[in-house]
Amino acid sequence: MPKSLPKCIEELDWQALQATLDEQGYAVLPKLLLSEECTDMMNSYSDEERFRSTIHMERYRFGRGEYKYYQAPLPELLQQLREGFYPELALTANRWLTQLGHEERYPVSLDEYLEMCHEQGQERSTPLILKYEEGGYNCLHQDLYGDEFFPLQVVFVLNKKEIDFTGGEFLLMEQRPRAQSRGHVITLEQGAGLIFPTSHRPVEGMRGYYRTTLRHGVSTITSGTRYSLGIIFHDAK
Ligand SMILES: O=C(O)CCC(=O)C(=O)O
Ligand SMILES: [Fe+2]
Repeated sequence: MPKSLPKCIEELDWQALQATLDEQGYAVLPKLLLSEECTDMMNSYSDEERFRSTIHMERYRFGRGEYKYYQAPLPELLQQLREGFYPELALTANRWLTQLGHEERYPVSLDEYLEMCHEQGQERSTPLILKYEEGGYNCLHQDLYGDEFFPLQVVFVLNKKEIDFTGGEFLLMEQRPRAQSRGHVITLEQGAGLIFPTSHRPVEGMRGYYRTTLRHGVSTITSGTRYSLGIIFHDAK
């Protein structure tokens, strides 16, 4: 019997992940989703009743491809991912606030955090599934849906690079104050995830911490179809 997803998340080497997040701002996770779970998620892409809205990216000049926001209550797997990652990432988020000279403000559980979002009128669920065909891409962006946002998010790639698609690398661009930007290209195996900053992160400098600005996107899919699953913790207006 394979271990449950919440157990797998709990048993990740969080000490090492926290250190990696502090050092480079993002952390690649091992394969957490079974291939069958990835296939099920991709197969349910056409179940319209699961989703609250579909976005055609070209229409908004967001890129080329489409994505769908899940309707609450979320499918169990997504709920487990969102709930399972939140507590450790709230520790990261609070530590980052402290490093930048702010008060800690993220509660210990996802439920409490979502209550904060809802009180500010952000009530619509944000976890999403994305689909890009050959020629598809996702422009560099930030997933902000109101004043309240959680500073980290997680993404999983659902199909196999080099088999189901080529190209389609995850891109992370870090803009440093008064300096040139730095880019990261991150390749994810099927079912593996990536934790990355939503908009900013602290970087240790000569005189304490300073703040960089991050944007993420996806490079052009050169063949095949790429699906991904985005776990955003704040809800939307
Ligand atoms: O398709 C991807 O890997 C990126 C998706 C994305 O923009 C997100 O998860 O916020
Ligand atoms: Fe995004």
